Amino acid sequence: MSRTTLQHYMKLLAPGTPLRAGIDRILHSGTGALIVLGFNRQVKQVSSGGFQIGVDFSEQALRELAKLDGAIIVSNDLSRIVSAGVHLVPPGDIPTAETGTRHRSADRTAQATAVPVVTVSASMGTVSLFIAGRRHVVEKASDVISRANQTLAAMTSLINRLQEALDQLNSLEVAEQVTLRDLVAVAHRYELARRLSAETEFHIEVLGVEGRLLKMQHAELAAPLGGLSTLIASDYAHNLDDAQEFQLENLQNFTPEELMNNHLVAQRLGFGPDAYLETPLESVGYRMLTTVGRLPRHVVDLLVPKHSLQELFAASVGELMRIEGIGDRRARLIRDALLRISETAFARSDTA
Ligand SMILES: Nc1ncnc2c1ncn2[C@@H]1O[C@H](COP(=O)(O)OP(=O)(O)OP(=O)(O)O)[C@@H](O)[C@H]1O
Repeated sequence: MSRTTLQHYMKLLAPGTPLRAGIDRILHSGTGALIVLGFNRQVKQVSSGGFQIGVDFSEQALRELAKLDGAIIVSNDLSRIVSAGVHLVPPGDIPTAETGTRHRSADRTAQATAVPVVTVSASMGTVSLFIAGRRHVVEKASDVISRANQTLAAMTSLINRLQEALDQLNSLEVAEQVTLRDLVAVAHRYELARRLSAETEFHIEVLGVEGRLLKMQHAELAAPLGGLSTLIASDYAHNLDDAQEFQLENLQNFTPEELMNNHLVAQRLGFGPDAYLETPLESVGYRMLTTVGRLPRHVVDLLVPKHSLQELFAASVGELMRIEGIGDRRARLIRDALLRISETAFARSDTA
């Protein structure tokens, strides 16, 4: 089962959806439920008895029909309730670690039919989603919010550390002193921040309408990550024989232990096994000119890679105007950008 399938169903079960509203009503009434989230030939095969209902899905209907002994079957798009009071008879030899009959039937039915099944436990007050032989607990919104807040706090500190590494990279790029070690430090922090950001996004999806505040906080926090990997690749890929090899995304399937190892990170970025971390690297300057200098991308494209940052620093407005596509206004824009860059870089080296 792919993560996207799980995400899809977790979203359908998020607070604010009709399905979740119906389930919450069932929970409040203290009864349980067994809900099959789709109808296909296999579901028909494992179904016995019950009543054909054929009504539009609503939280009230779900709650009322849950009073019947047996399972509720809904249509694939969850828009209709197909039947209720159904006895599910999946093959008894399908392995399951569940103990109660409701949960065993749910697990086996999900495996036999490839359709997810939700249980609402009357005895434990818990909601579970069974997909492809696995049980996923649908947590209370308050529990998810507290975990999402923890993830967000961890992400905040990592974004700060990433920003520190980027500030340092700014100074080093201006001084032409970047080494592979500096780039690895940025890549490592970027990947950790990206993971925490993805985890927070997952919590936000699971929270549905309850996740609005977190969504705004996350969007603000994650802003520095947007486009960063592309900019870094534009700046540093040319240091490799095969520029295509350099992608921060290559680190996505690294274990946390692998990510801690500078040599492994350097190797995954294309610098070969046992790369010398003090190897000097050259930056083209895309990131500096766009993020620190705040120059529009089309202007940056006119400058790099034909002119290094140092050449640009040394150029007068008149010399800048000799670059194709750069007129008086753009030349002054570039001078302002370079001023901003040097101020940022020197402010950093003063405090370092
Ligand atoms: N195969 C099945 N098909 C349809 N409904 C079932 C099936 N097995 C159990 N149920 C429903 O689950 C209800 C509770 O069963 P049971 O208490 O044994 O399960 P459980 O897994 O311990 O669930 P709970 O946590 O809600 O107590 C039954 O009364 C019945 O309505």
